[in-house]
Amino acid sequence: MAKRKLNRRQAWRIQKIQGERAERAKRRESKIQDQLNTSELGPEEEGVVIAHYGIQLDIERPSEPGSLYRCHLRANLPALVTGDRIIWRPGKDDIGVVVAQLPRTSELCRPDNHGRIKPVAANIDYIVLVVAPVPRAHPNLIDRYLVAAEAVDIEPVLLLNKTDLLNDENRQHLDALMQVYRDLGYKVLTASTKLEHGLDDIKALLKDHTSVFVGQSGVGKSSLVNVLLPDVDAKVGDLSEQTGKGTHTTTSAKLFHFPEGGSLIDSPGIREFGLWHMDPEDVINGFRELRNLPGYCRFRDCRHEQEPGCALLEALKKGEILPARMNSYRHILSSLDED
Ligand SMILES: Nc1nc2c(ncn2[C@@H]2O[C@H](COP(=O)(O)OP(=O)(O)OP(=O)(O)O)[C@@H](O)[C@H]2O)c(=O)[nH]1
Ligand SMILES: [Zn+2]
Repeated sequence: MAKRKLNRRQAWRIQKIQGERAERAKRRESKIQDQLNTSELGPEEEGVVIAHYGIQLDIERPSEPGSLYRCHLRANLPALVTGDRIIWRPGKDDIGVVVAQLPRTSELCRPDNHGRIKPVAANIDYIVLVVAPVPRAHPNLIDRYLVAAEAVDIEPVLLLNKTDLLNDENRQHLDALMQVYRDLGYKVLTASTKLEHGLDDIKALLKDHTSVFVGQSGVGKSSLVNVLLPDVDAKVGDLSEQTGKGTHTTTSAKLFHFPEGGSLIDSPGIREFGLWHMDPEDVINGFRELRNLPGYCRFRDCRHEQEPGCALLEALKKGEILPARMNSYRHILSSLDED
């Protein structure tokens, strides 16, 4: 009996909270509507979402980098994410209103805690995959990140960091590995954030673009952010702290500007991009040298394992595909069953 009473009370409480929330949203929307009707708002202008906090957003005028305007979002708009380009109207009380979303050129999406796929950042040009001699750059893992980047149609760039740790034992292997990706057409940069080597090349590439840094823990992503964005030191610290507490999936991404030009969107969750769930059909498309071959296999449902007339196996035999990449393809495909 006691249990049922409690449940009824719980249900009532939940209903009450939901009702209050809906009421607040209605009041907010009608206030925004009033502002729009009484032309209390300034003219429409373009803006970029720098960060979002639940129902409020920080918006920047492209002509005034670094300036932030708090804005409400109209109820009829889809959820906006960091990097979104929008139309907004400044308000008298310093709170503006976002009135429209401009089309996205790209988006990073990930499943939330309920398995719903949700965008987390938009309009990204480069996914900079940071690798290092230590922790050892693993070809399989690199390929997995590349597949994920190809699946969202954002150009991946490889960045070998910690070149000060190259020595007689690992140099040859890593040079050869980076050459594999250059030959496949990927941009490859090298740097040492410790010795501040190679930073000019990174700055030159990222200028005029919006990027994210991704990669395994310990490869030097925070160190890179620190040398490239000296002014956001504290914020980077915050981000790592939150990863430690495991709250990364709910932390909103933020957009930062490099002093030399270009932007970085960063959050602990975004740094883990590539290890998020991926679909099997994305895997072969993520291997540039394999993606066009299945059309030439004798059987339409060829699994490229041991079927006769398999175009992938033939290309492998002729040396047109590297065995390591073929293994990687198979490995990633089979690993998806375990996700
Ligand atoms: N030798 C050397 N060490 C570096 C370099 N860059 C970073 N490190 C060191 O590598 C370790 C990890 O660096 P972080 O910047 O924290 O790496 P991260 O990728 O942000 O790691 P997570 O926050 O765990 O994802 C630190 O001890 C850094 O001092 C480098 O260029 N050379
Ligand atoms: Zn085949």
